[in-house]
Amino acid sequence: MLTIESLTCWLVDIPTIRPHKLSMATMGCQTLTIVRMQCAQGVVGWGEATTIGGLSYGAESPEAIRSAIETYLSPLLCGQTFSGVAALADKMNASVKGNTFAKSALETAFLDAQGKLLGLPVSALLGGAITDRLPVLWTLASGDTDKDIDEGKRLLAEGLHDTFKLKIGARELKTDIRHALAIKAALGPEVSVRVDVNQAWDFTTAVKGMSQLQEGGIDLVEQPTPLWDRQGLIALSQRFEVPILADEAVATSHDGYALAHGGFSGAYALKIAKAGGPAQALKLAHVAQAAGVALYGGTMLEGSLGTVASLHAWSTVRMQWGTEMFGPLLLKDDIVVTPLDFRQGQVVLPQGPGLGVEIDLDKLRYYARH
Ligand SMILES: O=C(O)C[C@H]1C=CC(=O)O1
Ligand SMILES: [Mn+2]
Repeated sequence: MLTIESLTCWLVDIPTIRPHKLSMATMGCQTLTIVRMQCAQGVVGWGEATTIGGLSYGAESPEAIRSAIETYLSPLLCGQTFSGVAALADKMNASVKGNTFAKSALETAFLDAQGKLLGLPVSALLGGAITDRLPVLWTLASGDTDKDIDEGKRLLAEGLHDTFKLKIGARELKTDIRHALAIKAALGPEVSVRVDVNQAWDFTTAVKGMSQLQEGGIDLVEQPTPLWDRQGLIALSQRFEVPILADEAVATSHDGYALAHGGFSGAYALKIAKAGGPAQALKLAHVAQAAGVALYGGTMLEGSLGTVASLHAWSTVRMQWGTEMFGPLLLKDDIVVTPLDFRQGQVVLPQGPGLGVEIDLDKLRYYARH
C-alpha cells in the first residue's frame, strides 16, 4: 500500500548533441516533464513524460502534461492510497480521459516509489526481467546523407551501435529513397538499416516507396502512412515482404487488438507515453504476443528516467526487433547521478530498488524552467 502525499512537477530543457530531424520537426533541445511523488510511507518516486517537438508529434505538449498533472491529477491522487498500478490506473482513468503522457509519468513515479518501499526493481513489479541488458539502435537524423554515413561509420567503429534507423518523409520521395539507400550501401550488408516515415506518405506514395526500400535492402519500414489509416497499414503489411513497424497507429492495447484483428502482420513499437505508463504498455505487448505480432521497444527520446522506466518494462518481454532506447545519448546532459551503461549495441538494466537511478538535484534545478 502506498499513500501519495504530494506531487511536484518541473519542465526541464536539455540541448541535443546535434539537430535531430524528423518529418514533422527538427529538435535542438528536448523538454522533459519531471514528476516527484512524495509518499506517506517515507519513499519518493520519480517519473518523466517526454514528447517530441512541442505539439508537432503528439496531442500533449510538455506544458499541457504539467498542467494536467498539477490541475487535475494531483488533486485526484493526493491523500489516496493504492495497492498497485492497477488501482492507480483505475482511479486516473475514471476521471481523466486520454493524457497518457501525464499518466505515464505518474505510473512511473508510483512504480519507483513502490519498488523502493519493497526493495525490488521496477521490472520485478512488472512480471520480472528475462534479460539484464537490451539491444539499442541509433537514429541517424542529421538531415545530411554524408554526415549520417560518417556518424554511422564512427558508431560502428567505436562498437557503440550496430543497427540504425533513418528518419525520412520530410523531403520528396526520390530524395528520401536516394538518402536511405546511399546510407544502406555505405554501411554494408551486415548492418541492419530501418526507416521511420512518421506518417508522411499517403498510400500510393507508400507503395512506391516501400518497393524501392525493399529492393535496396532496408530491413523495416516504420509508420509509412497516417495513424488514422488502419486499413492502409494492414494492406501494406500484406503486400510487401519488408515488415512494417506500427508506431503512431498503435498506442494502446485496443489499437493493437484492432490492427491484429484486421490482418496486420509485422511489429508494434511499444512506448510508455503512448499507453499511459510501463504497466499499460505491457498490455499492448501481451495483445501482440497473443496475435503473433513482433515487439520493439520505442522511445519518445526521453532522458535517463523515462528510458529506464521503459527498459524495466521491455525487460519482461522478448523484443524481436530490439529497442531504440538511446534518448540519453542524444542529450548533452541529464539529471541523473550515474549515466546508463551503453556498450556494444546494448544498454544495461539498472538493478537497484525502484527504477535504480538517482536524481541529481543540482542538475534538475539548473535545467528546470523558472
Ligand atoms: O519513433 C519515433 O517516431 C520517435 C523517435 C524515436 C527515435 C527517434 O529518433 O525519434
Ligand atoms: Mn516512430
